[in-house]
Amino acid sequence: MSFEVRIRKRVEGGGRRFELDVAFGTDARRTVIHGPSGAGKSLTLQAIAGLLKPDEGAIHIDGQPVFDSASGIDVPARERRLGFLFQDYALFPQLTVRQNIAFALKRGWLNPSRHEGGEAVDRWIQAFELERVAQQRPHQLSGGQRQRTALARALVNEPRALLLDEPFSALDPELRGRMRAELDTLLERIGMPMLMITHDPEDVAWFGDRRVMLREGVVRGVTSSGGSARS
Ligand SMILES: Nc1ncnc2c1ncn2[C@@H]1O[C@H](COP(=O)(O)OP(=O)(O)OP(=O)(O)O)[C@@H](O)[C@H]1O
Repeated sequence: MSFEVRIRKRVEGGGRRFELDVAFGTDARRTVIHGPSGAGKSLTLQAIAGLLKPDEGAIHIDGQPVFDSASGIDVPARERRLGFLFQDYALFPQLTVRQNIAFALKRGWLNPSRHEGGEAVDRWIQAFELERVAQQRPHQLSGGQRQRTALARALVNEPRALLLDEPFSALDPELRGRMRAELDTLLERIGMPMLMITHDPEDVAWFGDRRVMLREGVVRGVTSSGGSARS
């Protein structure tokens, strides 16, 4: 799994201007982009996901361009084959566990109907031991069950990698520790490559085989967990 990112994006709002000018490459299975609040982590992840169009530059995933301003390539988010895990998991409260997972299979996000899914949904429900709670709604779940539901929803479309946006930051410290360990175990088990953004040093220590340090919109360093540098 590899990501090559070299993009610029200027955003303006509230009389302030922010310049993102990010360049890094990684071929690690688990990469963490870290840095202080306002560094440009979310903008970078959104650009990789296809949710934000850079002003210029290129993004390659596994050597394939998903964005290239020079040649006019801009592959739609859905076709980039990436799964997402967001802060506090963003489950639909009115849908059951099964419906939340199945929802990812539907085209279009306009009408979250009560679709039950098929074999792929069953497979992830089994893999993450959610059978007992498949008909329950998110508020009836434990933190671990909620995370596994969100993870199943992210994986049901068979993405080539998972993008994680501060997945534990909304949790209290004790639950955060447990969810981190559980996510680590599940991702190891299925061998899913991941790219996470976080400002939490604990996340960097757990998941940062490759660590991209971002500050004020610019990459300040890329290191491996062993400490060796790579630009
Ligand atoms: N849509 C937007 N319009 C204008 N400015 C924006 C927009 N999105 C982000 N910014 C600004 O760009 C900068 C970088 O934002 P970004 O969300 O990428 O930071 P971050 O590193 O993810 O921070 P945090 O850890 O707090 O989420 C911030 O100064 C933010 O105010």
